[in-house]
Amino acid sequence: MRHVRPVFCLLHRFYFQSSKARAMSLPYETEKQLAVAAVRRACGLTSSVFNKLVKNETLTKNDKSPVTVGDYAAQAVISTMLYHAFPADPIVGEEDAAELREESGAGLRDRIVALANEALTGELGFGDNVEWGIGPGQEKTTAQLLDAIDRGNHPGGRSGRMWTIDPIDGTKGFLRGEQYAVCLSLIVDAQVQLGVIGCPNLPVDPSKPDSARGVIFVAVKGHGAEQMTLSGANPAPLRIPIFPPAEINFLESVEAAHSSHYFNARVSSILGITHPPVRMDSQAKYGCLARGEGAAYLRMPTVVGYKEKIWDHAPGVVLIEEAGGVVTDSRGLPLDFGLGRTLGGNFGVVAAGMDVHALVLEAVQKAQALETGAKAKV
Ligand SMILES: Nc1ncnc2c1ncn2[C@@H]1O[C@H](COP(=O)(O)O)[C@@H](O)[C@H]1OP(=O)(O)O
Ligand SMILES: [Mg+2]
Ligand SMILES: [Mg+2]
Ligand SMILES: [Mg+2]
Repeated sequence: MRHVRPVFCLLHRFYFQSSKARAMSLPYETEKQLAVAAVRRACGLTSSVFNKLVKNETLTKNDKSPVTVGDYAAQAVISTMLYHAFPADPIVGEEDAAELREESGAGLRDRIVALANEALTGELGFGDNVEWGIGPGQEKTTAQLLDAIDRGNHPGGRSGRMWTIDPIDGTKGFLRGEQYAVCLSLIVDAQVQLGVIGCPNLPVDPSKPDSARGVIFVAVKGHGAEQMTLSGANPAPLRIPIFPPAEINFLESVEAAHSSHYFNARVSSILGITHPPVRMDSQAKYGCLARGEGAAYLRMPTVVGYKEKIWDHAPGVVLIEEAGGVVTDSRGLPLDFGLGRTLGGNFGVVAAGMDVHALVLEAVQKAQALETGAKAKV
């Protein structure tokens, strides 16, 4: 056993050097390997939080702490790995460590530090690199991990490179033991170049809902979309299938407060859709759209003034575009990732394969016109 680690290190050095060579031919190859490795470690962490804290019902139903612990610790892990590989890259992350720095946050802080270090120091696997601050012996201090969480405070903007992190997307689904996603993207000059969505609870084979679970979706702009298992096995390219109009169905949020079920039902009736919607939490919806489990993802706001966050859509947009689809808002405008931390210039999200997108967008606009007309009459 004593010889295992040096051999591993040599293998990883060789792998990293050859990946550097490949990076010259494929854009963002190193970023892709790093992002997949970071999402994989964060998925392991969130699954372990669920098994330890939620499944065993060691906490009361309304106790938000499993989510909080998982969110913070997963962001700490991903941000630490990004910092080791690309120290100058800014990060737009959902969480910040302000609460954890307070005296009252000490208990939570200790659990987060323990969880993040457990994930960071796990054995190196295929594609991992010691230079990313991971592997046995690479524990971080509390201060380093809090700083890693807070590096997600970048305001976003139109120019330069930046990463987005949503450490647990679909927190309600996470708590129910249903779908949630660990989401990471790289944006350059407001264009999403790389998206990685880890879905620990999603069946690998959509035709076998009881089959093995745990999928990572990956897309690089101009270089396609794929899915693989959480361990990196069975990579398979993704292409959105053609849906005849009679076969169209919607993917939509489980939570009616996050996206209007009522509006989607109106659009369905305009299009004569008979199939019920597939309800699912998180950006797993984008992954399922990319592999043909639904024909369109429609997300219309339920409250005036809610601005979608860039980390909730950036990885999904590049995944759908690379799988041959289109993502716009309800006016047909591309999502604008250059306005800061939110998609402040957009209203709603419509994602689908090319033909279905055109049909759905037209129906969305009809439904909006009918709604506006009805309001004007009142
Ligand atoms: N009022 C809202 N409208 C739209 N999305 C929301 C709203 N409140 C929270 N969200 C976000 O919706 C996402 C989950 O969407 P879905 O229900 O489709 O899975 C989460 O990122 C969640 O943010 P947060 O993580 O801050 O709770
Ligand atoms: Mg989210
Ligand atoms: Mg989140
Ligand atoms: Mg949240």
